[in-house]
Amino acid sequence: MKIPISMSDIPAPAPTAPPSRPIKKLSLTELINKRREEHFRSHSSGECIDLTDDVSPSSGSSHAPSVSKLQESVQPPHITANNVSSSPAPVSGRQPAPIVETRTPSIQEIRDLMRQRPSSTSATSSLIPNISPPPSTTSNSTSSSNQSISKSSSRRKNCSIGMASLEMFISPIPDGSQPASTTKTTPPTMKRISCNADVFRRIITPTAEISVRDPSLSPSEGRRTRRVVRPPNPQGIGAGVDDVAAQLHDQSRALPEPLEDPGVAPTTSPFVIPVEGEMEVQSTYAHKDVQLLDATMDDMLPSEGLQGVTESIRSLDLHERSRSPEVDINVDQVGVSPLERIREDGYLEAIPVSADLMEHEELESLEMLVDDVSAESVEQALVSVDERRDVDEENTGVNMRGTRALTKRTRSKSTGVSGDSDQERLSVLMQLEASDGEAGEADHPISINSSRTISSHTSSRQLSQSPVSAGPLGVSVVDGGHATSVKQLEDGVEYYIGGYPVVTWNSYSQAQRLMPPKYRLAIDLPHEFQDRVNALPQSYRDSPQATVLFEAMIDEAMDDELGAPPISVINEVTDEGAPPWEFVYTNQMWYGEGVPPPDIKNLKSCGCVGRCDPKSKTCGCAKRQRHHLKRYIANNTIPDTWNGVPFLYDSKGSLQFFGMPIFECNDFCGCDEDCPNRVVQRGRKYAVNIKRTETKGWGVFNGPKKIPGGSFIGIYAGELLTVEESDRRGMLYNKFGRTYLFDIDFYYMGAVATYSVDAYHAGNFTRFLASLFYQNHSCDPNCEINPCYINEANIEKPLLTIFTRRDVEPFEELSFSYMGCIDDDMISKAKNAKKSNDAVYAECHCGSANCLGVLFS
Ligand SMILES: C[S@@+](CC[C@H](N)C(=O)[O-])C[C@H]1O[C@@H](n2cnc3c(N)ncnc32)[C@H](O)[C@@H]1O
Repeated sequence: MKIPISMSDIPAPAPTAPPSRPIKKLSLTELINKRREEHFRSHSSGECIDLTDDVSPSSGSSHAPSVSKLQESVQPPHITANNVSSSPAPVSGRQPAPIVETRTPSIQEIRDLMRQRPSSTSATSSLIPNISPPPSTTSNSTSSSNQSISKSSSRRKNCSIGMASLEMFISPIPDGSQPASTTKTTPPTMKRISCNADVFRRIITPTAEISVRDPSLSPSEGRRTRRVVRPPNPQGIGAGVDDVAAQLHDQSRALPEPLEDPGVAPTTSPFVIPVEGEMEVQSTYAHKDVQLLDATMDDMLPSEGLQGVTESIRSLDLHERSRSPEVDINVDQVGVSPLERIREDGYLEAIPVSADLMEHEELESLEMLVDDVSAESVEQALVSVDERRDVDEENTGVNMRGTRALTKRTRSKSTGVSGDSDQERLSVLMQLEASDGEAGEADHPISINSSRTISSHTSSRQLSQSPVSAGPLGVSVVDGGHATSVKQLEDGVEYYIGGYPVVTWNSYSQAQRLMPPKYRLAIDLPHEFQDRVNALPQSYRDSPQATVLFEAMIDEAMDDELGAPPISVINEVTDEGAPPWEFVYTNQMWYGEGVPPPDIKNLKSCGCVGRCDPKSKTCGCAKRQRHHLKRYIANNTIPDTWNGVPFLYDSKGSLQFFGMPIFECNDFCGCDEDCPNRVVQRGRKYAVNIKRTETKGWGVFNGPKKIPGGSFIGIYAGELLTVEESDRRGMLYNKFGRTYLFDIDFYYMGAVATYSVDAYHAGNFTRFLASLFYQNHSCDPNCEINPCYINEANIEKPLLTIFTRRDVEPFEELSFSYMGCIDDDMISKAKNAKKSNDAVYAECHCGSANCLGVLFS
């Protein structure tokens, strides 16, 4: 029996802030129980929802089976001849009267078709051949020519302001007898360790924090950290540590004696990986992959140290896993602050430490320490660095003027010390390092660099081949030649000082770009859970338990939306407990066959520290955004009154202009996670609910609070497909009247799509957004899709991000135009489309006075 849910039943949000998701990751079972409790609280019927009931799925009982039953006992559905037509009838243009297939294919049938792996030989034929093509386009249709016809003749052209649009087709229907291609390219092996600037800044000295992060976590969520607390043990390099570690240990011995006896034995050097101690697990992971990784780390740590961990994680094929964890390796100073450690250890004083890594007092202390540094050694280091820069500059043509100017400026600014002082020289040295990287894009060239760094990218090859000759104070620049520095850069090591690998943020992030990008393959979409639910009796899927389960499924996928209010599923209209279990709930993009991986090599990023200043002339991201806005400024789309700040977000994170590409800061930028140019990547902040409508299927509705205009709502997540694949799928979707395809054909791209997003098999709540046309803005959808680039340099592959165009009232339905702003041409096409037999051209129920009557034109 269905428990009625009314709007008043929606749990009221906390008075101050909407309910946030817990920091701790809950298992699906825990999420279900949590949702169940919420339903208990919010429904007065008192009906017991017992997820622990041991009810056979085949019994037809409306009671929910246990979760274990869901997870283990239920087999995926098997398509039989009962629900699949077994008599394919090839389509030809000569077929007389159209016969419209009204049966909606099963989820499994659709999935098989999309994946080109029919579960039954007749699955394809049952869906397509019984339908004759629209009369106007049948004459020369063939399967082979179909795609190009579809592309050239049926793709919607965007209106002038350039909106992405839902895919639609009026092309001939393919010959269903043509076998679909079964060729699959083997996905490249993907390995990647990623971290952002915040993480990087913790890579200062060894020990002892290893974070394992689910890929769906947003940067703002922080890390699920397993902190490994180990007492220092410089001698304790385990048996698995090879010559590299031994050599490193020797190097640390070769360093000069401490200037002051700290009173305690040096606890650690950057190269000694403590191996003993207690391990404290701070978080729990429900997902087996993460647990597996944990176990792997457990095994690796004792014998191989962090270097071993790094290498081993690199060698893991993380991408093979559909929910592969993202691994951050943080190598942190244990206990006291870096500077104190330097003082205790004595021999590290001359190693430049980044200004941005240190608190102000620490910086002052460093300056005091620098007084003790030998002038000769610093001079030597400066000369070496200068020489290297000259070589680099000549070889690369990189404009280093900024650096030199900075050097001069710094020298003249040196306080109370003569121009030749060690302090000044060291300062110059620090800045030379700091200003490297993307010339002209580093906003704060003074930032950067701890050379008390052992990078997770320091390879044994480099360390063993580097003829380290520590000077009297441990400062020496090793191997500054251009040829090898390129090699070093690949591993994130810029050069060595005193045997210590120097890894700057820029060199580190550049090295990261050289690694294969991390992304998800559509073929790995995990549908097992949905398949099992679909194998349950319809009575279960119509029960309140299904609602609870669906909400829990959403919760589980919301790890990348820290602070996002939970989504409720509400149905006051039909008996369905939840929307069809046809898709994997995800906020991510899944790459289809033939879609290239994200281009991170050519991705521009900024070297800003802290929060990017939109007015900055040197912020690489501000410059890029400004560049892409030129055309809108030129054609007055952006009004004169605009204050000229290039970021499209205001200080509250609201989008100021629509229909323009957004370029957010990315994983390779130096700025912090709360940078004003990071909005989409921080996830949804507003409450929305998925609710059944009378006439439009499931829709998305605002929660109890007004959403201001310009607010980020969500990414139109799903599979990223080539248009060819999208065309193929679209022809099927058209037949059963629901489509989730979205062409990425924004105006500034020339309005020709190369890729599409399909949210049928995978997506989030945005896939339920309804359509509302707007013609000259007389009809008023409250949301709009905007292209947004984050970790992608390929202009053809923006994220489709949904923002509110205006304030959205409490409980108002969210909608956007599937066709962008419509023009006269579209209106006439819409009228023709009305005559089509394709079910997707169903009557529009948007309720607008200007409604065209059909959903697509
Ligand atoms: C992207 S889906 C939206 C979610 C869909 N309502 C569902 O239940 O899954 C697009 C489909 O929703 C339905 N739809 C959306 N807006 C509509 C409207 N204004 N009138 C009628 N049907 C609409 C159509 O079936 C359309 O193909």
